[in-house]
Amino acid sequence: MAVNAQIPIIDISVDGADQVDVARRLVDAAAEHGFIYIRNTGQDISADRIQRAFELARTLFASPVEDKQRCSIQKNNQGWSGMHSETLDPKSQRVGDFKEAFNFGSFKDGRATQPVPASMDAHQEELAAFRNACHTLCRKLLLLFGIGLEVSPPDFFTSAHNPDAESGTILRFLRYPPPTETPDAQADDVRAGAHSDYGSVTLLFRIPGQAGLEVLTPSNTWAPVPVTPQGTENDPSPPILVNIGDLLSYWTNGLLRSTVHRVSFSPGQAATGESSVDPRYTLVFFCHPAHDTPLVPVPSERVRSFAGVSSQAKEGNPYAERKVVTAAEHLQMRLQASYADLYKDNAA
Ligand SMILES: O=C(O)CCC(=O)C(=O)O
Ligand SMILES: [Fe+2]
Repeated sequence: MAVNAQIPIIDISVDGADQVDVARRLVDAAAEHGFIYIRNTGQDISADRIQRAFELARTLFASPVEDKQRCSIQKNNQGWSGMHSETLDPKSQRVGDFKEAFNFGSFKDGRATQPVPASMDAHQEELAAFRNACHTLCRKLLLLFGIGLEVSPPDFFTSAHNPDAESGTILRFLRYPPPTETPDAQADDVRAGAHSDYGSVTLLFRIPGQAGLEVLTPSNTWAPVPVTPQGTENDPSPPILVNIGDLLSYWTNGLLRSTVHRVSFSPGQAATGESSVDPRYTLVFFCHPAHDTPLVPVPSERVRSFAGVSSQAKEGNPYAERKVVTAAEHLQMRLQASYADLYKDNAA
C-alpha cells in the first residue's frame, strides 16, 4: 500500500488564536507541500451547506444529456464538459480524462450568468451562496498568506481578488464514473491527468470513503491524499483541502509551491478505508485574481529574496521566464493546452 501524502492540518478558525502564528504556519505548509488541510469545524462553510452542494452535483449530472449539452463548455471556461473532453496531461494520456464536469462562472443577483441545466433552475441562489462562501474563505486564506509573507500591504493578494471583478474564478462540480461504467479503461489510464492548477488557490471538497486524489512527492512517486486525515475523524466535515495554483506560485517567485496532482482509478493505491467503486463526486473552487491584475513582483522582502527558485520550487510551473503578464493572459495559456478540441480553430 502506498504511503499517504504528508500534508499539514491547520485550523484557521480557532477563537483567540494568534493570526500571525497561523499565517506563518500556513505559508510554511504552502512553501513546503503546496497542499494544506484546513480543518473544518463548520465556521467557514458548514457541513450542511457542503452536503447540499454535493446533492446538487448529483442532481446536475443526472440531468438528461441534451440538457447538459445545451450548456456545453465555452471559451470562457464555463459550462459542461463530457467524458474525455478535457485532457489535463496531454503529453502522457492515451485518452482524455474519465470524468464529467460542470463549471459555474459568476452569479448576479443570485442567478447564473450562463446557461444551466433545468434541474438547477430552482437552486441558483443556493449555488451562488456556496460559491460566495468559497470566495470568502479564499480571501481569508489570501490575507493570511499576505501576513505570513510580510507583504506590504498585507491585503495585496486579497484586493486583487475582488469578488465583483471579472475573473477566471470557477466553481466546478465533478463526477468520475465508477469502473463499471468505464470497461474500456486501461491499466495506465487516469480519471484526471497529472496537472497543477492554474489559479491562485483551489479549495477541494470530497466525500469520505472516496479514493482517487494523489500528489506527486519530491521523490517522484504518487502518494494518496486521504479525505479524512488522522485527527479529523470526529469533525462535522472532513478538512477542506487547499492547494496553491501556478499563478500564485509564479507571483511569489516559486516560494509558494504549486504541486502536481492527479486522480487515479487507484486499485491498490487507495488510502485505508477508501475505495473507487462508487461514482466519485468532488466540488472544486478555483480562485483567480481579477482578469486585469498584472502579475508584478509581490511587495515582500521574503518573496523578493527567495533564493531557492530551485528546479523543485518551479516544478509544475511552465513559465520559468519572468515577464509581467495579466491574470487573464496566464489563464488563456493554460486553457488552450487542456481543451484541444475547443481551441483547435486557434491552432496553427
Ligand atoms: O477531483 C479531485 O479530487 C481533484 C480535481 C482536480 O484536481 C481539478 O479539477 O483540478
Ligand atoms: Fe487540480
